[in-house]
Amino acid sequence: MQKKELVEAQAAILLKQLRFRYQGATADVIDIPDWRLEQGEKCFLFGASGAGKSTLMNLLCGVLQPTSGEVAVLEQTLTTMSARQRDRFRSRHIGVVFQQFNLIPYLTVEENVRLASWFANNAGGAAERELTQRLHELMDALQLKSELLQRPSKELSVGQQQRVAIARALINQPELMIVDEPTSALDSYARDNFMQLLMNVCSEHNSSLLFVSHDLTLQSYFDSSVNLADINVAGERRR
Ligand SMILES: Nc1ncnc2c1ncn2[C@@H]1O[C@H](COP(=O)(O)OP(=O)(O)OP(=O)(O)O)[C@@H](O)[C@H]1O
Repeated sequence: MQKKELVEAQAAILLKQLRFRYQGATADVIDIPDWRLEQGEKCFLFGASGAGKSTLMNLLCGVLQPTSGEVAVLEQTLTTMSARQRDRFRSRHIGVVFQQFNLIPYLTVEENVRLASWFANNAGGAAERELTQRLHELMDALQLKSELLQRPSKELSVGQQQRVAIARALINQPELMIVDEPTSALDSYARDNFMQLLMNVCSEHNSSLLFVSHDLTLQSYFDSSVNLADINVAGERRR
């Protein structure tokens, strides 16, 4: 038997008995007994407002710590890492786009995007040239004019800020992209362009993608789709 057959396929995300309750709350928001995302899989996650989607995103990125249970990303258990190790792991391996973009308002667009690379220790030498090229390619693909690079991000429109947040998430070519409701401020033309770009980049790098949205029309871009209520038994109890 070949070695490959002996090794279980690697999971991009693996959740086991994952529970989360906000401090002072009387019930869990998240209670997921078992769920996995395969490496290379592009998954669309949807659910009603308040179902716990953003909470789950924050648990997957290591921004929130579970009340109990395990979160593993790319076969690394986030729950046993120190806060510093989690930050380092996230910056190197996970591209995150939050609903609120989290750009630093007084830094320019270029500085915001380069900061992600700096955090991941990717700067210097040939990598610097490659980085500049990738930055321009991303700006182009996301239809952001290059003159915007030197503008403080606070001077950009909401749609432009959203695309900068996406460029920042993609700059390190992460193995896993976690994207929370990113298309809501884009018009349909820009949205289709963005979806195509995201799918192309993820396929090129065999990146896994977990994409959270209310916009069910986007489902057709994905390999799989999951209603959070179907995997989250905390949600089941509340229904
Ligand atoms: N910081 C917090 N402290 C206490 N409760 C919170 C906090 N953040 C969210 N919640 C509660 O947790 C539940 C899930 O919220 P969450 O934001 O994860 O839902 P969501 O599915 O992302 O919603 P939406 O689609 O509206 O963004 C809600 O009942 C919300 O009120």
